[in-house]
Amino acid sequence: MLELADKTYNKGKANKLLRLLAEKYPDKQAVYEKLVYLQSRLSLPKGSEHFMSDLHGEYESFFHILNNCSGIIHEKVDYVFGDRLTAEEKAEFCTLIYYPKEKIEQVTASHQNTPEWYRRNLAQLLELSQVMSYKYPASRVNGFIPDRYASVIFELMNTHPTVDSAQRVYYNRLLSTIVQIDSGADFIEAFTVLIKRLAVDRLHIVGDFYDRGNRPDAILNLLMEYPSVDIQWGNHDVLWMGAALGSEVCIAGVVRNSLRYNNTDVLERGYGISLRSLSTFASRLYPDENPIKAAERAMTIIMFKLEGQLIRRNPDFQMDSRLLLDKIDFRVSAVTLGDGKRYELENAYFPTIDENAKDPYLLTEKEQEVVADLKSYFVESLMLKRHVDYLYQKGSLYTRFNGNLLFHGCVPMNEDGSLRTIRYGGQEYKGRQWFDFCENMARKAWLHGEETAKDFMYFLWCGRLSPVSGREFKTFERAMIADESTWAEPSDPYFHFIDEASVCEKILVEFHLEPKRGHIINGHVPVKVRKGETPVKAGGKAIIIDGGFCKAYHKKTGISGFTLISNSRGLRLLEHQKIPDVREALRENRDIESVSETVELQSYRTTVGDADEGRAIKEEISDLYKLLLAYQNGLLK
Ligand SMILES: O=P(O)(O)OC[C@H]1O[C@](O)(COP(=O)(O)O)[C@@H](O)[C@@H]1O
Ligand SMILES: [Mn+2]
Repeated sequence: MLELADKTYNKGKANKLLRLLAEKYPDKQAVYEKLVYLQSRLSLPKGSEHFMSDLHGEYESFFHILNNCSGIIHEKVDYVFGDRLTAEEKAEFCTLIYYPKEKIEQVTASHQNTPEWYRRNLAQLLELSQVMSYKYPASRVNGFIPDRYASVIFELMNTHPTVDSAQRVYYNRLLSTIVQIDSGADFIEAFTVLIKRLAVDRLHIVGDFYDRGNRPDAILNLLMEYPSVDIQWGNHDVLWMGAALGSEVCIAGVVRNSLRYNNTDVLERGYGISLRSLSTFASRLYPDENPIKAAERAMTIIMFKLEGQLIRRNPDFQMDSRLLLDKIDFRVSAVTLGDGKRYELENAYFPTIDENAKDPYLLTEKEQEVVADLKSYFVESLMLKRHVDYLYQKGSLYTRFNGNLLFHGCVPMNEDGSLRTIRYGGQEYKGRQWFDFCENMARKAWLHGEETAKDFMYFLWCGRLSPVSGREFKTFERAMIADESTWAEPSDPYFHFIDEASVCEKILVEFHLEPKRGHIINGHVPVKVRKGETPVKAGGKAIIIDGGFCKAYHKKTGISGFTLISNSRGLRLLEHQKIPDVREALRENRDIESVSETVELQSYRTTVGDADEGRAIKEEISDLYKLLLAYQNGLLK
């Protein structure tokens, strides 16, 4: 047991820390070993980070991107094998890395799975792994290999067949034994796991998993297996989070969005939420409509009613302009908007609104029943709870990572580019404090189920002053008025100031980041590449990576999504032109077609020492030096 030489010294925090450390490093030799490891680790290049946003339920695309690491694997294969393999061979080899199980099945079915095939592919996988592991200390690489295969793969990685003939014999024996004992397929799979881990050190998802596409649940299931992720919530995510916590108005919003995009499978099959009572109710109300349209209409009115109640009990949300049900003149079927003008409504039939009632925002008894029924499903869905808990655990409203600032939407601003002050609950907030306050509210809704905090989730979804929305949503106009001039959604001045470097720098400072070094990374606004828009703002100070993974946006953006990559050399943007589905990929060895654009190229290489991880390592080093000193001067025995 360790004992302190000087009993009187056995006080104070520093001492406690040393004793704790001593449990882990019980002698000088253990400290030496760790110090050498940490010191050298600081000098390695920093790992690569991949950023994506606005996945909007597009599982297939996400699955492929995760498997091919946004195209990085193909680039590495090109780099390592150059002219030694033909383009077809490389494509085939890449497909094996992306989908090892399926590719092996295919090869087996066509009887090409000879021992030679296994040996060749294993040798190639090994070579690729060796080159890609240069950024990591050996012990870390070892940690990336699935456990059961780690010792053999580690051994293979450390043989040098070109250096010595005995080594060559040993290497050949290792490979042929793997194949002989029929474990080739397992080892191939283990290698592909390792390669994918080596390619992406950290994944950031800048919001909007939900809505539009049909498998957000599958995306989250996949991500939950992924080792190193952080999430910045998007407005669609917050709406679903509020719904899972039982906010009725959020539930109405979620159900309506799902109906609008024909995505009810996510609710019914993904989360076990039945829409039966809503469908029955809606088809009685609107017998001539198709069932989905009828349900959407019924839900839209329920949502406007619940939203109206929410706006009235929360004047601080400043959403009064959205109170429009009471501005309808039912006799002539028109509504008077904030501009004082009357607009004709597309549809004059409102069976759930009593035209003579004082309050059009009250739910009918039947509507209440439908909402109560839906709510019971939302709060009882275990799968939804799992996903929302995960979003809370891995996610936040903003993240600071290696000097960059990540958030989905905007920092509310004034017309002159200064930070906008927002009053809420008698207090004033702006900039980072407003983000912190909003995040706190979202967490209160989760941890304490507070009703105001749950209302706040709806505000975050669509409020003009919400950092994840930043727009005045015109849901009423878009749903009820034919005149499209009423549909435009005024948005925060942030969205044009983001193109000014000085404003970006001011925001970075506001979030305690270095203005010259950092970048702002956002999603939320689809970048219309087709119309010549670029995701790179303010000469690279800010990057908006909403490239439309979602099929509904492909026409608008003209591409299929972006991945931003930050590696030790700088920042690079991949513009994905077309993402194949798995069947296509397997059948034709098809890959993502992407165009690469350099956003920032550094003349130096960022090391682990320069990254956030380096800061933690340096602290550990300094503690270890203290421990070493304590051993050396006899303070610790
Ligand atoms: O965060 P996103 O993806 O921009 O989604 C929010 C937007 O979607 C909308 O609800 C429009 O949806 P619709 O296209 O279904 O009418 C807008 O009102 C809002 O600005
Ligand atoms: Mn969004």
